[in-house]
Amino acid sequence: MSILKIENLSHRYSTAWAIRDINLEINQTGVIGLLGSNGAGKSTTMNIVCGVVNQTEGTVTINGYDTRKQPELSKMEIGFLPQTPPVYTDLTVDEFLTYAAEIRLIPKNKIKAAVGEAMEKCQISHFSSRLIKNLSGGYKQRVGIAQAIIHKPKLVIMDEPTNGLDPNQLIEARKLIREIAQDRTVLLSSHIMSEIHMLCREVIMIENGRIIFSDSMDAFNNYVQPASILLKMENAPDQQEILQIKGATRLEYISEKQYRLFFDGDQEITERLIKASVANDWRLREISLEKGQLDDVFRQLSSQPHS
Ligand SMILES: Nc1ncnc2c1ncn2[C@@H]1O[C@H](COP(=O)(O)OP(=O)(O)OP(=O)(O)O)[C@@H](O)[C@H]1O
Repeated sequence: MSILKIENLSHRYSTAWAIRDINLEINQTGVIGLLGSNGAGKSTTMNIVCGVVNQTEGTVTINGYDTRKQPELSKMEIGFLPQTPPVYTDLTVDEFLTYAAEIRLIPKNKIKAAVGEAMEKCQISHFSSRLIKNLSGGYKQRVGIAQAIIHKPKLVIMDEPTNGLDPNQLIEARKLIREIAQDRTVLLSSHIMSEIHMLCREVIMIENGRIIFSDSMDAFNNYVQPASILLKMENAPDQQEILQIKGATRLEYISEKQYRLFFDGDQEITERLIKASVANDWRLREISLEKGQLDDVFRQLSSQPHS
């Protein structure tokens, strides 16, 4: 049975359609990314899956339960971390998680253990009696994640969970999300391609309310053509010299030793660069292909239908 099945899902706010005819099926554990630019329809899809918004058309089933026909049963199988974590800042971590456990209908005699387990998993036990408003952004986020897993759901939905975190908090948050996804499915959204790259095994891309790509991260990498090459040279030549390499179209200066070279798509340019470096003693230290910006990728995928 699928953990999540979405069939012919469409939603209209007043007159405009926010999502159209979304179909997807998720059967495995791990982190799955929902990638799309602002306004693409990510939050609408997630809010419908979580039962926060009632869809205009289509069905969503979670572990076999229809979210419209069996809302209580389907909600038992799902945890949700909305874009703004639902934390009551005047409560302590312990009070808030106890409240979250109650509304998730965890039996009274099991609440203490459930709260303890969720705190331990999210490494916030040492802050159990601290008021949430006195926690850093990263720890507030952990409390948000703890409430999403307190009832041990099979599916956890996270709407842009790494948004607004500083670089250290980001690393910690990614680690926690990966851990949580070890024995369940985490569907998370982001408009940042590198974030999805780093975290996810599977990627679903949504644009203008429609799915334009759904496959593994490896397939995504093969599908999306690189657009530029990052070069680091100890003994960089004159820019014109690099631009003379066959296929080079434009060069962007990053630092004295680093350049971004745009090219016509022919990946053999990397070999030509290495040969030129050896012949001319450029002392090439790094050469890596880079994918295009999200907008370019969307344009590329939108014009090439992919099942
Ligand atoms: N409550 C609402 N009323 C009317 N239109 C809405 C509402 N919420 C979203 N929309 C519209 O629906 C479309 C999809 O929005 P949605 O928030 O689902 O996208 P998103 O991919 O999550 O974007 P973001 O990353 O900016 O949150 C957008 O055109 C948006 O303006």
